[in-house]
Amino acid sequence: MKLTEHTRFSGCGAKLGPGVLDKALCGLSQPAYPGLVADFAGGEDAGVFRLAPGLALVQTVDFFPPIVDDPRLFGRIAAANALSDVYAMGGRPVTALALVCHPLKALGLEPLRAMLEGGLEALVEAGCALLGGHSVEDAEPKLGYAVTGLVDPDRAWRNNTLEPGCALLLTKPLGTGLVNMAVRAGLASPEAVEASQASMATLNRAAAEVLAAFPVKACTDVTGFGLAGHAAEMAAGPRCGVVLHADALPFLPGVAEYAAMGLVPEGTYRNREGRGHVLAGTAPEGLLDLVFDPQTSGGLLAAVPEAAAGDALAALRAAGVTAWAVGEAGGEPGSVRLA
Ligand SMILES: Nc1ncnc2c1ncn2[C@@H]1O[C@H](COP(=O)(O)OP(=O)(O)OP(=O)(O)O)[C@@H](O)[C@H]1O
Ligand SMILES: [Mg+2]
Repeated sequence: MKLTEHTRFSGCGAKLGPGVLDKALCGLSQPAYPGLVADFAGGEDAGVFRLAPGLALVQTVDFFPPIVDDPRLFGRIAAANALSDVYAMGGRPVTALALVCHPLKALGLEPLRAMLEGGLEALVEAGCALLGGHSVEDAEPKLGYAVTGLVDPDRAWRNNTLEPGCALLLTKPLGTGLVNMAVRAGLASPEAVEASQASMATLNRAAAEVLAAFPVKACTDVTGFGLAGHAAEMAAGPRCGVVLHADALPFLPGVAEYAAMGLVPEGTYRNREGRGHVLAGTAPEGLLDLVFDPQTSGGLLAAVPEAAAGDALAALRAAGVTAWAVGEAGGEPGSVRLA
């Protein structure tokens, strides 16, 4: 029985759209706790809470329905995706809790065991201890992790602290949502499937560890809101917007073709509706479905000063991390331009 036959949405494509989330969260306010460094109000990848001088918790939770049929691979992807929010803050993951929704009657126990094994494999690779979890019976399978990391709060990478003069580096190719739609339609090439699965299963650990040696000015990971949606979070800072170089964007094999065939996930439309305005008409229609494609377990999008960008790219590649310069800081704050 195929895992993905039990779900309407896949991976990060299952998220509520950014517009809906804005409306749900706006107006929520809490006391200004002395230790609170970053919470949901800033739309950060993870929250940050200071415990002592130079030491803060970085906490995040992500869970979603299967994006692949192999349960072990799905577990690995779910863990890699959840860990990624800690890496995107410059943190080191230390503990995790599993969140499980499982249709026991339809699927039986074996796929759940395999999912949890795959997830644990990724956590071990991250040096992150699995402390426990919570599991409920549900109509659709879902798996994810709440991950806690540690970070120096003064050195945590924020997503809205972009400075002029920075280059933007991306550490994974784009298009996992489109490839998944092509898989569901039976039209994906083996080459596209293999590249997409390998990318989703890769931890952002090496990328984050290499980047930590460089003066990172802002960082996020590219996930459910797509490259343009997460670039919009980076452009939301006070100093400048984001310019993406359309010709430099790395795509998984076949995705332009899948987009042209209309194999576009629903999440893309939610992203375009919620964040399309930031592009202010600068993107050709054909490219919109690519830059708003929801990514599952996507790469880091990091801003480093132009002068350090070449060295950072070389260091990433030397560590076996795929990496591309995809844009720069520029334009009005709040704007994302495709040039
Ligand atoms: N129900 C909620 N209550 C409070 N904050 C929320 C809730 N849902 C999302 N958030 C916050 O909204 C922001 C955006 O959430 P989102 O899940 O899109 O971020 P992400 O985890 O970086 O992305 P992804 O899930 O695609 O990896 C984060 O700061 C998150 O903590
Ligand atoms: Mg999330």
